[in-house]
Amino acid sequence: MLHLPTVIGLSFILNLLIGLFFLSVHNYKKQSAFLIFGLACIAFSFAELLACLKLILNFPFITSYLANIFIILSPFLIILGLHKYKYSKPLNLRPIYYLLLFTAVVLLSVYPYSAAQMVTSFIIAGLYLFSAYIISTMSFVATLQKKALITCFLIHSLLMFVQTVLLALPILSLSETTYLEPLELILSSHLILATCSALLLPYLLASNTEHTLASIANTDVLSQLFNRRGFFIKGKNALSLPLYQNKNISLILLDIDFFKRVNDTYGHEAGDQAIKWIAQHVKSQFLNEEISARIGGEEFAILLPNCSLSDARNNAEELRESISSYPFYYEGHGINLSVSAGVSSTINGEQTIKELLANADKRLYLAKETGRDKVVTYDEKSLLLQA
Ligand SMILES: Nc1nc2c(ncn2[C@@H]2O[C@H](COP(=O)(O)OP(=O)(O)OP(=O)(O)O)[C@@H](O)[C@H]2O)c(=O)[nH]1
Repeated sequence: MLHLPTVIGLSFILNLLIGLFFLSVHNYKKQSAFLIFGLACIAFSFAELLACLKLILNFPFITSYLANIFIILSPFLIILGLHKYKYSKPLNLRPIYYLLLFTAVVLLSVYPYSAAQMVTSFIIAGLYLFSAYIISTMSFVATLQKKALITCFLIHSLLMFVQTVLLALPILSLSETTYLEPLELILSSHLILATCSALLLPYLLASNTEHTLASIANTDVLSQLFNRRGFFIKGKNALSLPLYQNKNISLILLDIDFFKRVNDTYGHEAGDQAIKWIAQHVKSQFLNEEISARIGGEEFAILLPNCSLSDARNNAEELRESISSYPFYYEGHGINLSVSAGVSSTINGEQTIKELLANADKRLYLAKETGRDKVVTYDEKSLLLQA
């Protein structure tokens, strides 16, 4: 059997610490969800404190009524925090507000009796069930922790329903027994589960923040493709996959022709829109395993794992043709754009992405030198001029 005072003491301290941690996160992130999660943890600790005062204070309004209100407030604040959290779907919480108001009034009339605990158990069972539902509708990067938190909430809810039934049986005179031992076990489990949920929640939120920061750092704002940093990180990760070992890897390096003229003639904003337009072509052509990036001002790179030089060349040709086949429109002006591309290829492991890029760059230079609006896959200028 668990030693109840130890469980209460530990869960009191842990909830208080996690609550303070959330408040400090809110202090610099200024996201109301963190403030609310912090208050939820502190409300739980406070409820424990009020309930423990029963040992020294015979004042049921504080030790029963207020303790029950705070214990209900804790899962309610978690729901409110999840609702405010930016990854959640919109929720209609009005029925919950009314239910809590109604519960506060009901508790006011029954708080000196064991019915108060029964009502509280029933309400928090429902609130934990609803929390599990909300978490299940949210997208989190840490899927294992998400499942663990849902499980915690579901078990918690189940235990609270069982507690409601055990408390209801003697009240409704359906049983002579008072089920003290199982109720004590449920209380310990309730405290442990609430603490486990409080520990899992920051981990879950931090994983999403981490993921968001990483994707911001690796994404080009204008084109919404990877930036240079993202291209190398994602590229290296992809090439290390067993799936691509000893396979042909190709790289297309693409540069907009005479782009300076677009800026000079129509303005920088037109140039920006043109970059977005080209990026859209890249995105719509390379939808699968390819890694597309804007690695410089008007320069794009596409890494094609498991793709031969001739297939990469065909892909580059298709892209070049689709860009030059119809104009890009800016404020009613039709602007004809074209691109030049250099393509390089290797067997995965024989060259680094940097080396592939350098080879593609040499070929891109040849494409520019010999007239632009073309794709080059080899190094000799003489061959190119004969063609
Ligand atoms: N609007 C806009 N222009 C950019 C951006 N990044 C780079 N540029 C411009 O892109 C132009 C690149 O010019 P150049 O390197 O001379 O090349 P180019 O005019 O495209 O000529 P070629 O590449 O030789 O065909 C410069 O004028 C840059 O200012 C950007 O994010 N937005």
